[in-house]
Amino acid sequence: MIRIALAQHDFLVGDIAGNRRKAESLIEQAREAKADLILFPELALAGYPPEDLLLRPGFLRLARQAVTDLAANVHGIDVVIGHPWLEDGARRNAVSWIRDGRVIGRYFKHRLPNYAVFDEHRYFTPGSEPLVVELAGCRIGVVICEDSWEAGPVREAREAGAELLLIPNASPYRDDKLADRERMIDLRQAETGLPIVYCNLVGGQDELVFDGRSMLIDRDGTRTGPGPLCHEALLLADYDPASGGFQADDWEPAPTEALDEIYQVLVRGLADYVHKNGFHDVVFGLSGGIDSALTLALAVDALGADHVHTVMMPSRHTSGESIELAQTQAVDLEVDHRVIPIEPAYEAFLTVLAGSFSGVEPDVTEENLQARARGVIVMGLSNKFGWLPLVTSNKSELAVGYCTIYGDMCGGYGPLLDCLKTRVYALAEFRNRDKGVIPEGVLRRAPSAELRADQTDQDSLPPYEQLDQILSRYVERDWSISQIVEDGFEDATVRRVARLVLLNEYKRRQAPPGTRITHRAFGRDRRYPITSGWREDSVPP
Ligand SMILES: Nc1ncnc2c1ncn2[C@@H]1O[C@H](COP(=O)(O)OP(=O)(O)OC[C@H]2O[C@@H]([n+]3cccc(C(=O)O)c3)[C@H](O)[C@@H]2O)[C@@H](O)[C@H]1O
Ligand SMILES: Nc1ncnc2c1ncn2[C@@H]1O[C@H](COP(=O)(O)OP(=O)(O)OP(=O)(O)O)[C@@H](O)[C@H]1O
Ligand SMILES: NC(=O)CC[C@H](N)C(=O)O
Repeated sequence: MIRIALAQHDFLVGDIAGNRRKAESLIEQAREAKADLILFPELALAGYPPEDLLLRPGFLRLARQAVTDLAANVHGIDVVIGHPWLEDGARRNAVSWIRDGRVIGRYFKHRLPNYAVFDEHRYFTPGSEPLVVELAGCRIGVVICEDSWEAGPVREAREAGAELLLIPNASPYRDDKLADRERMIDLRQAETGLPIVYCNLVGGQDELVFDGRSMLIDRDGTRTGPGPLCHEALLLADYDPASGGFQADDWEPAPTEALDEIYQVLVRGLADYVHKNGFHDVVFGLSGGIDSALTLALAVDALGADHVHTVMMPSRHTSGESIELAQTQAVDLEVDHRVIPIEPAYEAFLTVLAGSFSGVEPDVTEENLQARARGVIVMGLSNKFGWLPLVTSNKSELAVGYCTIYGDMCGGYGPLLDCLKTRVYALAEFRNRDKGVIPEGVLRRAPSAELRADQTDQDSLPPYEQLDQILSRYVERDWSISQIVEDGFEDATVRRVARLVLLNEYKRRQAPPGTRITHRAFGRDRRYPITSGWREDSVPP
């Protein structure tokens, strides 16, 4: 029997010394749990993705020192740990196999992902040799994350004699990702007959959330797991080389409901962004609308009510209902809430601009001044008290530019930036199964920016059910206008939405980071030119 520990943990990007200390503590815990081997996630000593830190020679020197020092203290257990490695002028995404105070084998990742949010060809030279190490008479192979998404590297490990396969991963969350991972490891297992240990990273890193959910797969294809979602855990299992089967200790199961899963990912992404950047508290405008209401629920779940500050900033267009709904939710969730009217600030702006604006009709300019007055107030509270300002915008608004730059877009992090508006409603309904989290009135009322009299979002935009379906096809799946029209949407509406999406790239480029939950978030996943002569209408059907 071989007892294996999977260190499904969070490793802070760039904190090599801290990550080494954490690894040492986990190794100790694994040894106490009588493990023969502990497997860490991909690049654990550096954190993932280290991005251009990898271009700094000092970073690579520190990483090298950390592996050497860590290895010197390892006794009584085998350690398989990921780290960057510079050798013969080539930077590698490496895994070291450590035993009895020294490195007995090293593997360099073969397949470097360079799509979606990944950019590994910018940093690493691919490896080509398999690594197989014998432990208690069993030959164990290693491949790293993307290596297992293709047949080659796993087959080569098998051909090199592997009887069991370890896969350290840094696989970020997106919806339906678990099903893809399960399909992928089932396939590798079926192709090679190898039992597999799949250990994934946990934690938020800027836009990304690594969701853990590590797994085991027996020689006969039986899967154990997924392990816990977004939680750190030292997962233990006994592997029987004779049967090729695993017997896991009690693993906390992952949730099975999609909205539950997404909600927990959003909570983890927000908590880690705030804490890892040295903040404790957040502040944002609470308007009585759905976006800020869901943001409040998430913030309280992520940080605790004592660390959340909300501010209602009424103007002449703010309804009594908005003020009451914001107040009700803040009281229900026991957060610090204040009311700061923007009227004096708005009046002052109108006064100082009166000369310049004389003879010109009021338009969206005046609406934006209100949103900007709110942005200034939120930033003032942030500067004075050290609270991180949150942006409440959702993906639908950001797509079509229905948000004011330097106004309601002003802030440091956007938990909902990858959630289409219809998903915002679904998540709010989901969280509201515990009554009293979001007032029913917020869920029922028509969305409105309340920047002019009797305004609703639907005056300027198609209904969100329609808009989101178009955005999902155009932005998330790259469909053409004619494909979307053929799918039953009105030609003029689709053209207008596509035009707005293209036009508003500049706003998105200046938006803060926000938690990625789809395979095509704005940001790294979708890099369009701002300055561009491209018009979707010019494409022949
Ligand atoms: N290519 C480019 N590169 C860099 N900057 C560029 C630019 N094109 C325009 N700009 C700048 O951007 C400005 C226009 O953008 P901006 O000032 O935001 O203004 P704009 O997009 O014209 O208006 C904001 C819209 O968002 C709506 N809104 C606001 C607030 C909340 C909500 C809501 O319910 O969620 C909705 C509001 O009703 C209005 O329809 C231009 O005046 C110019 O300064
Ligand atoms: N009266 C207000 N008081 C405080 N913050 C506000 C106010 N109006 C707008 N904001 C801030 O600007 C953001 C964008 O406003 P907007 O009205 O578009 O969103 P919302 O009210 O959350 O949701 P909805 O789009 O459903 O109305 C709000 O989420 C909130 O953070
Ligand atoms: N770090 C990696 O190699 C990640 C790539 C992989 N396809 C995943 O997301 O799971």
